[in-house]
Amino acid sequence: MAQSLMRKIAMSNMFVVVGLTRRTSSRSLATGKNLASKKIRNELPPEGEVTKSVFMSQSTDINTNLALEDWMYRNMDFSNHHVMMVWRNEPCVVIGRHQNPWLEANVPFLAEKEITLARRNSGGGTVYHDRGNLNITFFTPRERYDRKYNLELVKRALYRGFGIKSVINDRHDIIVQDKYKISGTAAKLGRLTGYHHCTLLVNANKADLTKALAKREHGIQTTATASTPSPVVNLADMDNKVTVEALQTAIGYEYLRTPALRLDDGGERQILKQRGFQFVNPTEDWFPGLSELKSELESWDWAFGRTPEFTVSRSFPVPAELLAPSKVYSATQELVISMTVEKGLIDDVTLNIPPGLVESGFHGEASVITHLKGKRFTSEALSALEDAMLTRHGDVKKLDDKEQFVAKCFDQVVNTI
Ligand SMILES: Nc1ncnc2c1ncn2[C@@H]1O[C@H](COP(=O)(O)OC(=O)CCCC[C@@H]2CCSS2)[C@@H](O)[C@H]1O
Repeated sequence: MAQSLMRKIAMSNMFVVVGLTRRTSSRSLATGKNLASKKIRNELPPEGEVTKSVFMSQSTDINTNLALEDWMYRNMDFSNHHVMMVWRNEPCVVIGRHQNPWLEANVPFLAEKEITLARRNSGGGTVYHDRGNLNITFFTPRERYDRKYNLELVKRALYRGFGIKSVINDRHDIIVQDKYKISGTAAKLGRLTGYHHCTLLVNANKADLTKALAKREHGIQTTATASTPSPVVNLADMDNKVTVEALQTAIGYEYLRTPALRLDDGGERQILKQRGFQFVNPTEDWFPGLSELKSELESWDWAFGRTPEFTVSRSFPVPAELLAPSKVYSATQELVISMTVEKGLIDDVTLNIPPGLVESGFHGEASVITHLKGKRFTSEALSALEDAMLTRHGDVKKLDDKEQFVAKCFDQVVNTI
């Protein structure tokens, strides 16, 4: 009953977006883009009027939607036009701006299942999306940026629309039944504008979510941001009346009915003029410069090449009989092979050789000149390292020659790349 009323209100306000409020600050000039598209009419609200809109992206392509968010962030002025965008995607994994995809996602699984890996502009951790996951973006001027305020709105919509009780924790996750995460948050805050976006798990494929984010111990040393895994639940598993459509209507309605704070009203809340729900078609025609933003997001240089520098290492215990017999070594000797990856490309490969292993007597770290320098660090590189880790003592015992041992270990790491 409450839902059908909401739907009626939402539907009556629904129309195709015909104009967007353009940012007139120096920032839009700085982008150098021609924003004077005939199709995007400069519909600034009349003096003193503030409008509110719920944009519904018509794309389900992650990089198109991330490009649309970025376009709006760069080009629009949200001082008098409050905008919340709802959107969803075909299966994809979205990593934070400063993350390492090799640490956060099961990249071979993504390739096998044709799940896109995307890097977003906001910070934070890695999440899985599919059509059963709703994304919401709240755009605001910097001074009105307030994650808690937005999440409280989502929380109210969950309760009012479906009777679902939830809690917002101090990481700004939304939690139900004391421990299950249904929403993760991230944000981008610029000089003039900010956006806060969050996910909502409605009926996503949980098995794929788990497999796509499955982590293995890779022995990677890095300063990249690490995600915070949590147990998750789909809202539809709590109440089968929750669908993505019903939820987006409930949240959209809650957004439109919530009086927002004007910047110049000394804190007095005002009822704003509602523009209602608006379909947004993210194409170059409507958003000049969008295709370029999208191509950048889709590129290998962005998704993989922006990975903060990291080093992958593997250790091989050296069988005692391969070490010089006359010497007594205090601890187990290990041969360590390390690979440094910079901007997604293999930079340096080093061998750390324990004393007594090579005939010349050399020990310590040696940089190895290989055909690998400058090559992309790939799934194959990672598998090679993983296979190498499986090398057991027994496998190398058969080798009677020390140099062969080094060669074999080295081969396992690099020759399949
Ligand atoms: N879709 C989705 N929603 C909620 N929680 C998820 C989801 N997918 C995975 N997870 C769980 O969250 C952790 C990561 O939590 P962590 O807190 O590290 O990261 C986040 O929450 C980031 C949220 C980004 C939101 C953006 C909004 C639009 S584009 S993406 C992961 O290991 C899983 O346990």
